[in-house]
Amino acid sequence: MELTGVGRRHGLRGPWILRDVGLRVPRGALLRIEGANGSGKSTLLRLLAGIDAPSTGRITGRPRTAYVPERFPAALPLTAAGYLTRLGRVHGLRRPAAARAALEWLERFGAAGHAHTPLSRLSKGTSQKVAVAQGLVGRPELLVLDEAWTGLDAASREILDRAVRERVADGGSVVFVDHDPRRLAGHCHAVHRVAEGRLSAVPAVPAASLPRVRVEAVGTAPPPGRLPGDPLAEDLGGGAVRLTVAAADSDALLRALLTARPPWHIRSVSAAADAPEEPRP
Ligand SMILES: Nc1ncnc2c1ncn2[C@@H]1O[C@H](COP(=O)(O)OP(=O)(O)OP(=O)(O)O)[C@@H](O)[C@H]1O
Repeated sequence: MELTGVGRRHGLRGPWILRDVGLRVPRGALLRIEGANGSGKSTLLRLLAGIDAPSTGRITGRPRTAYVPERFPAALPLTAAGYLTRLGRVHGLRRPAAARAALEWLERFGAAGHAHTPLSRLSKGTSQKVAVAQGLVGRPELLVLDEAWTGLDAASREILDRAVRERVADGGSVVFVDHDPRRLAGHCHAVHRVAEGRLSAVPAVPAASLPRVRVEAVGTAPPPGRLPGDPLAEDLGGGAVRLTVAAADSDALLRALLTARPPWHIRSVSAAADAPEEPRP
């Protein structure tokens, strides 16, 4: 998906909240949006989610999108499971698959006991779990999370971190705002900052100082095409290679190896303590 020259203001004469925003959201990218209170982060996320339209400029290549808003409107006359099943249906799942996915997500967040509770009677914390689950249940191609971790307990915050990384490893894109600067640090492919109505890329941390992962794998064919994260490859002989990649790309790399035909056998995965032997391009 790509935003080109996007601006947004409320009404015909309102002040511009965002101007001339250009942003590409590639497949399999995890993007963080940061900025001061009231700078326009939620405004940008609503445009990305397709909830609001740009006042000017254009958005092209919209994938199937799910959105977890800052505030969850829990006023629908549905149970938690009923609501999630509906959302799964919206994303193209057949009814039994949607019902199964709904229960799986409630279980994952430890809220299966509330499957049959009406949304209006859920506690704040459980409501937030349902709000997050509705974003995940349909395995969207683009997931937009506006402070989705706020209101979750520590265990659920970790479950959401893992779910985001799984979505990205699976080829989905995730764009998020969160007040915790450590949220998914080391996993983001890019960080953008909203300030004075403009969006700009935050200079990346030098690749060499990012945590890196070393994967040793054995296979019968050369590793498939261009591997995620463009790893540094060393031939270990006997069909084995050692691949060193940024930690942010390691899930996607493992997935590519495991789903190759024939699949690669993963011998070991470890943290690479030293800097890479070669500078990355
Ligand atoms: N419906 C609206 N009508 C008029 N102005 C609005 C509307 N929604 C948001 N704004 C204004 O747009 C600006 C940006 O708001 P936005 O919610 O996008 O900021 P934010 O960076 O997400 O803030 P926060 O970190 O506090 O959530 C603010 O000045 C806000 O008052």
